[in-house]
Amino acid sequence: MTKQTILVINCGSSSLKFALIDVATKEESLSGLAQRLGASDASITIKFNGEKQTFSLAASYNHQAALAALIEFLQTNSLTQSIVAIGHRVVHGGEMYHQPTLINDEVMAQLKSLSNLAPLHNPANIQGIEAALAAFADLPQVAVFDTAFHQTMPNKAFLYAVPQQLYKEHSIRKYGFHGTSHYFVSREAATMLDKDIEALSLVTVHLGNGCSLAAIEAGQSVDTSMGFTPLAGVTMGTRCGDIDPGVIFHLTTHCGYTVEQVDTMLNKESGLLGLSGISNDCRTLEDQALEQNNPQAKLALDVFSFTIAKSLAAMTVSLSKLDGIIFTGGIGENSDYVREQIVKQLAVLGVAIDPELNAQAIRGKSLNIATAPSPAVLVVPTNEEWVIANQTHQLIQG
Ligand SMILES: Nc1ncnc2c1ncn2[C@@H]1O[C@H](COP(=O)(O)OP(=O)(O)O)[C@@H](O)[C@H]1O
Ligand SMILES: CC(=O)OP(=O)(O)O
Ligand SMILES: [Mg+2]
Repeated sequence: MTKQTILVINCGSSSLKFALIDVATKEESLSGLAQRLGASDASITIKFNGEKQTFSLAASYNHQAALAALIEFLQTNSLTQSIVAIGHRVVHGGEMYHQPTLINDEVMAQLKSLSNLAPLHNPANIQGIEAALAAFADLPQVAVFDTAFHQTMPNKAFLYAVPQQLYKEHSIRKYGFHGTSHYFVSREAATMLDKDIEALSLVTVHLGNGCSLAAIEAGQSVDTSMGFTPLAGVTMGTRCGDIDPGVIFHLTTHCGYTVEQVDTMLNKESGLLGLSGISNDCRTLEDQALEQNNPQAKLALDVFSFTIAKSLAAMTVSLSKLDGIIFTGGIGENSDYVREQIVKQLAVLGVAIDPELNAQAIRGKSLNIATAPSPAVLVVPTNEEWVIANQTHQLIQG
């Protein structure tokens, strides 16, 4: 079988994930993560040939430095020759981009113009594309959008109740994000449940640094919790999620804050970090709440779980029935505590889980943790990189 290796670059809000995926064999020959570990520490971990290697990066972490280290590793290990294309995660596609798109100068200019719609993400995505264009000028580069999967939402779900001209003239509407993840785990769920995706009504719950839920009816996204930007919806690591827009007017008009200060506060200093005053990292907060009895950490996790449970119940309004709930993302895949806190607030929907199965569902294990007659509650590791590799490959094949 001919090798069809795609390099996938997923520049996130605070880390960079990457993978070399052969779409013909489904083999992931290399994968890894680059991230800032603390105020004075940053590293890149590369898993290659079954072995994990970690290299330090300059403490002033940025995606360019991480990508330079990745590209050097690929060159040193003679891995560049096999790559046929590069797939990039791009978070916001605006009204213009619904399908995987071959990147050229015009597309780059348009992507840059979308940066202010996803300030934590699109600028980072563009850094990844620019580094890859410089290193692999002759290879096709494809943008795969987080927003694409949610294009099937009906207008009652994506329109805001504001004057119509805001949608018509300024494209103000709900877009939704994490689309590749919601798509991937819903298909994995169909396989696990041994059902056709067309026959299923699901709520997917992606809980990572960014968190969003989607209502998926017959395989299509019909509602989602994020909005015009990835700031909306449930409580997140550093983002506030839904908030009365009146708070922004009040802070800027009466409390002396500039618009930029409020923007930074709501995107980078809120969520679990803002509420706890300790950390945006769920592991740290669980340790503080459960081992150290820290009330602020407990409160942050309570607000987090409550907003997710409420949003999950809201998602069911768009479904004809509820066959299953799927937890994914770093928190959804690993935190039995958060899953338990969410599910115990969903008794009215008949949702119940087995505590022992819940405790077993960690570190990449796919498991149905529900107890009959509850709808299925699945823990499914996401794989955004696999979806991006596949869609990139399909596009370059024509
Ligand atoms: N074992 C664990 N228990 C609880 N939370 C975890 C665990 N492992 C990872 N997480 C949390 O997952 C989150 C990061 O999720 P991830 O999906 O990797 O992020 P990103 O959105 O950047 O891709 C962090 O809040 C981290 O604390
Ligand atoms: C859209 C979004 O929130 O992405 P991430 O989870 O990577 O921050
Ligand atoms: Mg993520």
